[in-house]
Amino acid sequence: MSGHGTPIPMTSHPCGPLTGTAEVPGDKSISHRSLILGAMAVGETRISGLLEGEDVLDTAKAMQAFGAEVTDHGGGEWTVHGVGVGGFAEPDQVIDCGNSGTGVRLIMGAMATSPIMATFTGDASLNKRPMARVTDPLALFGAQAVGRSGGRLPMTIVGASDPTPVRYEVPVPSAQVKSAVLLAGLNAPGKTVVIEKEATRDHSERMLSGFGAEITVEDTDEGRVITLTGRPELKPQVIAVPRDPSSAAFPVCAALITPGSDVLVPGIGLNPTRAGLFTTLREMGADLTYENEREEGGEPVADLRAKYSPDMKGIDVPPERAASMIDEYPVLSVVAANATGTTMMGGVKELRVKESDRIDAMARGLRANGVTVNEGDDWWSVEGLGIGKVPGGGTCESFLDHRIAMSFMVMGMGAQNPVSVDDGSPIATSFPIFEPLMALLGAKVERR
Ligand SMILES: O=C(O)C1=C[C@@H](OP(=O)(O)O)[C@@H](O)[C@H](O)C1
Ligand SMILES: C=C(OP(=O)(O)O)C(=O)O
Repeated sequence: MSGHGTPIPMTSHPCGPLTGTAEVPGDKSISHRSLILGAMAVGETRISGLLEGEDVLDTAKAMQAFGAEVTDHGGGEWTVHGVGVGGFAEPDQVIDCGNSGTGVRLIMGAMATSPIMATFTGDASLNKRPMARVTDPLALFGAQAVGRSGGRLPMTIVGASDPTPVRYEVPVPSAQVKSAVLLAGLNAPGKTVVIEKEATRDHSERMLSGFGAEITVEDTDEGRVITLTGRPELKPQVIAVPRDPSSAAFPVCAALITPGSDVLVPGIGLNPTRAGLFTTLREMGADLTYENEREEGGEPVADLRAKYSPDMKGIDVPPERAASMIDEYPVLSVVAANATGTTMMGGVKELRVKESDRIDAMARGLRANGVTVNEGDDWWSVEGLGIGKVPGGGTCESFLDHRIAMSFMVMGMGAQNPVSVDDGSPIATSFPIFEPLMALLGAKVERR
């Protein structure tokens, strides 16, 4: 769990070409869902390629605390012996979700319609993040939540003993809220309906259907209407987790801004609800191609090839694309600093409630390294200096946020002087092999 250990200061030095193959770990969103749905199925789910980052390991521990048998067989192979929908036991310890918003919000949803109580906590970052967005809809099922002021963790949820299904329009574009409601709907008799105005990542819908739940998705004038029939018997699955596009973003963006680079990132999940960054980079003029496009485990997958791209131009990123690249704006802003002209990023208010306020965190670090950033409540823009023109030389705070730490490490690779972060320890939450993987490509990232 990040934020519990000693800070790890890190420095990234300007480097020569990045070359070779970057085998990034499994998708974080799909890994959490594999463990949670595996725990709610009857029998044994087998998972390969699970992300063994701290966020997902905390979810694995939580599923054990709720009564599932979760076994690590080594090499990314895991099994989950599930207890069935409605079969969760009451944990006898506080559930610590570490740094993970996805973990805590999905698990709260999954237990909220069982007659049990659980108390949740996290690290200093997670305990600042808003939970009312999840506990409000869970209250409609009959669950009760008592937490710190402002709807913060630590928080106790008393699950509904006689849950009623709900119809809920998600007020913010959030796959975590949508998924929490759907997971709660699993143990409510009848049809739970979730409506989202903007499409967010749809891994929960795909996986629920894969586990045998009755779930339909319709595109209507109101938005996407998802209807789930409660109390199914979920059938255990064999799941191959695709590699994470949000992690692939780091070697891809590093290659684009580092002279002479040519990097292959194989087997990346390209679900359209996740792939917005790659579309954006191509619009900016990045030399980024999809090779060997295919489908694996119900998700579209391709090998990405990224080459040094000295002529990228700033663009206006369409706000309606935000949900499909929400975790990638920090590293996009680093590429934007290496493009010519302004990159405008609007409709991104959600960035302010992630592991850190990501607009503020990136703006501070970019400015400390010679880049001009403007910002408003739900937008920010970066003034591109052109390729190789970022002065660097600054130290950035990572604010317990893995994506901030990795973005500044990427910035150092293409800057004129080294870039440092005060604490790279949060990187282990989502990308535990970031340092050796980048070193293998030729990057010079060191712990100080
Ligand atoms: O459902 C998920 O797996 C996630 C949803 C997104 O969060 P929001 O639902 O808060 O947008 C994303 O930022 C997070 O990394 C993973
Ligand atoms: C926002 C993120 O994760 P979470 O909300 O699960 O903490 C992320 O990984 O960028």
